[in-house]
Amino acid sequence: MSPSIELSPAQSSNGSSRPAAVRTITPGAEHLSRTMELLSLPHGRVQNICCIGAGYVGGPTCAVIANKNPHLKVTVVDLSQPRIDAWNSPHLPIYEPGLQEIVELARDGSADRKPNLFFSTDVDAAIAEADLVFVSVNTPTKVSGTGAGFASELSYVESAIRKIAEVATTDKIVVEKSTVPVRTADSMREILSAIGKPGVRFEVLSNPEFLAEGTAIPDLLTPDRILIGSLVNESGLSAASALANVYAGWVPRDRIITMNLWSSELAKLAANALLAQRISSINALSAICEATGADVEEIAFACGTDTRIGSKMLRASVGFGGSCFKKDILSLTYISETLHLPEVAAYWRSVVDINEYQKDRFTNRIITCLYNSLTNKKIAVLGFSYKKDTGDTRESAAISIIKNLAGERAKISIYDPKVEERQIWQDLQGYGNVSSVAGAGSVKDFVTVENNVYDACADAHAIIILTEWDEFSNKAIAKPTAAQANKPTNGHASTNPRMDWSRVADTMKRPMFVFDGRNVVDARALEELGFRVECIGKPGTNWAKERMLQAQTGKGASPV
Ligand SMILES: NC(=O)c1ccc[n+]([C@@H]2O[C@H](COP(=O)([O-])OP(=O)(O)OC[C@H]3O[C@@H](n4cnc5c(N)ncnc54)[C@H](O)[C@@H]3O)[C@@H](O)[C@H]2O)c1
Ligand SMILES: O=c1ccn([C@@H]2O[C@H](COP(=O)(O)OP(=O)(O)O[C@H]3O[C@H](CO)[C@@H](O)[C@H](O)[C@H]3O)[C@@H](O)[C@H]2O)c(=O)[nH]1
Repeated sequence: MSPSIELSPAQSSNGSSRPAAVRTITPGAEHLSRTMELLSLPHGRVQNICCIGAGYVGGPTCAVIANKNPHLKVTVVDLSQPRIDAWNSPHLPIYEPGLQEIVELARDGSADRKPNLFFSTDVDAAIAEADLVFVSVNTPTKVSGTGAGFASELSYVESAIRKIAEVATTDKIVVEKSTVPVRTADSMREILSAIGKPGVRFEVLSNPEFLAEGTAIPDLLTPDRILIGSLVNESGLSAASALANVYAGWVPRDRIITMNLWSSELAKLAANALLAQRISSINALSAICEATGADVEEIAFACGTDTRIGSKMLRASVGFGGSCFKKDILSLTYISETLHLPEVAAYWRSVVDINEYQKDRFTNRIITCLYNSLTNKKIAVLGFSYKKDTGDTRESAAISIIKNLAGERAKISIYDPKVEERQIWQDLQGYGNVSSVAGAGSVKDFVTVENNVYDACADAHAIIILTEWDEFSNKAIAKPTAAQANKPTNGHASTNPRMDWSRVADTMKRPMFVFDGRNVVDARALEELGFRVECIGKPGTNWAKERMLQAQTGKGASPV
């Protein structure tokens, strides 16, 4: 197949006319010759982009692409009218620091630039006029049929591909943006060639997205890498070159990496599996810390300073959440099983198992500390999103922990600065039958949602911190380092004021407990206010007291 788009030399950032330089991380002979080939190819200029799926990935990614490439027309389409209406309104459908400004500039234009970002439900029209189509639809875990609970649900991807094939009357580059099992591009190619109109050519690329929610805008503006997988033939390389040129609008060229399609598809699952594995590893260590008097933050620091290990993704927590880690590891587990690699499947599965264990372990610690009964005790849950700076609640640890607490017949009062109340009700209703777990008539009989932290905590026996929102912390605010101060700040965190812990203390039942599932509090400072504090991977209140005593007197109990 020859290149599926018009091939013309593009302008480099210094104005010269040469193809985008790309690099490979492992300069093996094949990659090197491939890179050279790409360099020597004239590469097409994409002019019109369509993105199918206006979600957490499609919306922000295309907003940045449009923002950085004012000459391109970018149309993001979705089947959901309310979602598209929200993208076209001042109230975007997702909360992401820095997103609003980026969307508004490209969508609404300004004195010196025309609008070039559009949101629409007219899927057919947007596909028809595009030269490049991103497929950025959801790929959740299958809930029924073969592979239920593990395999990726690919029906949304397939229906998007079928739509492209049906509608296209001109050549298209089709880009897998969704996270998919390795070799999905094979099925896509087969469908496109079986249904596509005679003479219309398609080239399928893999271009997985690595943004994390809460930091999506800085992640997109300064990515560690852009990965593009293609077939290693002339048309594949030419299409890869055309896509590389879109990213070259703002990404340094040596961060645009190309490789074969299957490596690119698998690299996405591998990256998430490795990241999640680090969290399960530190969480497994946190259990040992709690049992011995070691401090998991000290362990993470000690290990993270080894440059071979590195310090990121080593924060012990109540368990990882989000729409990706669990789903992608389960997908990898399923792929391993279908490849008859049961030991490999069991290895990756254990990452998810430890995560479930961590959530249950945390609940058990709460029950034990509250004298083995939560019945009718008010528990304030601070944080419902799966991490700070996002309103997303998918797979949030809060959902499972609240279900556990409900099973103990606690009265739960929830506060989150960004999650909408209707989302909380939806998540609690949708998670099995929480109300029957609690033995109550309705979820509203034992859960309340508050819009400020003080109402949530008033009369509570315990506060449970499940999301690391800055406003829950009482730690001194660290001065930014010179490097941080110079970093582009397009992704401002939310700036709600810190909560006043002494005001909260005045209104709580005695003894008052804090269970910090994110290690955001300075336990000693809270203990001075009379709280009993239990942090993940740290000695509990008694341990802390012993340590203080030890520090003051030089004596104290041995840690074991
Ligand atoms: N959320 C993240 O942070 C993240 C990061 C990297 C990769 N990913 C991956 O990106 C993909 C998308 O994730 P997301 O979080 O944006 O999902 P999402 O659920 O927020 O958005 C997907 C959108 O696709 C739409 N859609 C589904 N089928 C469609 C069709 N046939 N035509 C038009 N629209 C259709 C849905 O209505 C929905 O709005 C997933 O594969 C995910 O694993 C997600
Ligand atoms: O040290 C850490 C880091 C994270 N987390 C938790 O892990 C989950 C995931 O966090 P994070 O990875 O920051 O957010 P995601 O938005 O889920 O992003 C992940 O999943 C995306 C979807 O595939 C990928 O694109 C990103 O690269 C990958 O980081 C959250 O619950 C975090 O609170 C921890 O418990 N400890």
